[in-house]
Amino acid sequence: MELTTVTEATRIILENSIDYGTEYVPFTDAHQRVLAEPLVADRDFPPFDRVTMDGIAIQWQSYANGQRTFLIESTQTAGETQHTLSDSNACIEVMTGAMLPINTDLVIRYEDFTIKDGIVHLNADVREGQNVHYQGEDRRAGTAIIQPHTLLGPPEIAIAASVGAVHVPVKKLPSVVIITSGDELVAVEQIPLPHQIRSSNVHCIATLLKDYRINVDFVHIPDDLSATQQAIQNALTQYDVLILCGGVSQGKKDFIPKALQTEGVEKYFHKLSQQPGKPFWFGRKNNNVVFALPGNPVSSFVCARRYFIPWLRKSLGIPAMDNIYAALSDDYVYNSPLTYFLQVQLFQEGATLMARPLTGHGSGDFANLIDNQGFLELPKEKNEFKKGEILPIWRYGY
Ligand SMILES: Nc1nc2c(c(=O)[nH]1)N[C@H]1C(S)=C(S)[C@@H](COP(=O)(O)OP(=O)(O)OC[C@H]3O[C@@H](n4cnc5c(N)ncnc54)[C@H](O)[C@@H]3O)O[C@H]1N2
Ligand code: MOO
Ligand SMILES: [Mg+2]
Repeated sequence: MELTTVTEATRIILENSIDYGTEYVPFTDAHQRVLAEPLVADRDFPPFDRVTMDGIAIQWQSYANGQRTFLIESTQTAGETQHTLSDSNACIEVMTGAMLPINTDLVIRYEDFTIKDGIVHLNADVREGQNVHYQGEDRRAGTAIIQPHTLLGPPEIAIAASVGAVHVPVKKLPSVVIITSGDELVAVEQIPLPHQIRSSNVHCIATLLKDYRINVDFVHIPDDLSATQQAIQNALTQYDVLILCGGVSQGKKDFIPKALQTEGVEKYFHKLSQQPGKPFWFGRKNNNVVFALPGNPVSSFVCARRYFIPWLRKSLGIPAMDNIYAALSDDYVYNSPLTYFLQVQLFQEGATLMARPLTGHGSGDFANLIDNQGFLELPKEKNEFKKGEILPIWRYGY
């Protein structure tokens, strides 16, 4: 059977991205959400001529005319209404964050003068307009400070707070269920019998999705065709996205492709020319998309990271692909006509991100992922990769 290529699978998956619309969330809960509409400045940034140093405010003209001593008229602190300098040869003490007083246009730091009997004596040179952060210098009221399709992080949350966006418009997230299958799997709390293992893959995938603020539900099904069909049928009515894990290969109890077919999910591809993750199945029924990932832990992780995350990013309106590259630290040979996701340790050599291969014991060896930070994508057209060759990298975390 002809295997679907990684390139073709990527195209199909991205073509099936879905826009879930917009919702409003409290700005304090908007971290890692995607902005749906521009966030507009309600005031200038900064909103007034802002003093940037503790000291005194004077008029440049008085200094230019030779004035070097200044009588202190008053003290303007942050949070006070604006003072006015009445004698243009005098000064007002000012604190960082205060409004620059009317009739003054520069600020001199305490370090640059002494005060004796209420009179300031300068001991440093002064520049026109120094130590003032001018109104509207950063951004003007009415302009979009943050554009739609921005992933909101700490600085963006500060902007939202500053413009009074108590609730921010963000892209809605799909509801996602992760369905595990396998009679060998037991819950994390249980002590497995000799022939059993704890279900772990799905927690890796669920954690990956948490980076995008998606909280998944979990469903477990036994290796039984009618139970599998029933679970898929229920999930299709309750969730936007189904991520299945396991049961997609050639085994006697690998019922997932059959059950998806009988429940009316159209198969877009099954089996890719890649390693690991070859038996990956992807399909759609109306607005439900279904990612049926191979059960081996490294395989399910590779597929979730390489295909589900780009699908999600495209659905949310942010760039789908990472487009990050690393250079191989050593020659590497992969003798198979498949795209290979090579586990690598990442390190920096000067300005270059380097990738050192550390393969482990195949796609069942998820402990090896602990020692690695990403998968290097080796295209299927080649078998020999030279030290220094630059290839796409899919990092696990940040
Ligand atoms: N004759 C063939 N056999 C296999 C092929 C093949 O092409 N021909 N492909 C192999 C590849 S590649 C993979 S990957 C696996 C995929 O298997 P399934 O998707 O059918 O997954 P299962 O059989 O259910 O499980 C495989 C493996 O993964 C473990 N697993 C499953 N779910 C979990 C979980 N939630 N947590 C932890 N571990 C899990 C499961 O116990 C098995 O060890 O098939 C190969 N076989
Ligand atoms: O590709 Mo399977 O995904 O090798 O273990
Ligand atoms: Mg199997």
